[in-house]
Amino acid sequence: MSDHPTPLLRAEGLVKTHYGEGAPARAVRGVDLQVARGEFVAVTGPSGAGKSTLLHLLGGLQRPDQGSYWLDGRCTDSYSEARWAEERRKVIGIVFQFFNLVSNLSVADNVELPALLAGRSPKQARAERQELLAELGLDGKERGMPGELSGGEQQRVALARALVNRPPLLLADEPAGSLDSKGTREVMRLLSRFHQRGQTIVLVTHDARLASAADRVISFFDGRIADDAELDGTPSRRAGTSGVLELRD
Ligand SMILES: Nc1ncnc2c1ncn2[C@@H]1O[C@H](COP(=O)(O)OP(=O)(O)OP(=O)(O)O)[C@@H](O)[C@H]1O
Repeated sequence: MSDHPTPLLRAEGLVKTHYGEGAPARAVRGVDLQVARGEFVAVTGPSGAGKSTLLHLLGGLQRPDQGSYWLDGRCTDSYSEARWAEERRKVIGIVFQFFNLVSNLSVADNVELPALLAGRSPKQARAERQELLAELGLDGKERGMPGELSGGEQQRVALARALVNRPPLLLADEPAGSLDSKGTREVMRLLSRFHQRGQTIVLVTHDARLASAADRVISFFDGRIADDAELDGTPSRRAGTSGVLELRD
């Protein structure tokens, strides 16, 4: 057996520029990153630093201009859209700030849909859905529509949908960004609970308080990793001995 098991996620030299109306936005400017199975990593940093773009690259929602990305040891560089869609059904669950639930489907159908798309039988999908909704405190809400739920409840449904296929990797982009403090605490408690059971999580947030729920915090600045530190007192992976951040060109 190898001393260095394959990381669940490995990126090398990722670069992504957005071309919109104005000047090109160099959102990700050269990112090397490895995340092991079972890690809970928060990516934090100021608005516009490129955090969401990085998460989109890791979820295959956008493609890098340069660099390579391996998911569970497999190089994704030549993946088609269809292959990425399959990875997002089986390997990656994603939750966003605004839940993105299908508004005209019931809570139950929203959660079951990815399971059915992944080839589960209706019976299996129903069982998985029931188990997760119960675990997330949403028993009795199955027949409700997303619009009838509070923000915190909708985000829990989104979490159930992201996790229904038991993906090894959960990507979360400001999952508490539109919630009040109670909803925020709820979501963070759930993320911590899933992490304690071995779920690998990459969480993007501008909120340092939320980031402290993770066991590793990556500070993102100007499209690059400015610092990468364990929260258990282990010295930073990147900060110099002076404590001054080492920004790489
Ligand atoms: N689809 C897009 N088209 C054009 N520019 C974009 C696009 N997406 C992001 N950008 C730009 O890329 C840069 C990084 O944006 P990104 O959303 O990744 O940052 P962020 O750190 O997640 O910010 P926030 O915390 O405000 O969400 C910004 O300058 C943004 O305006």
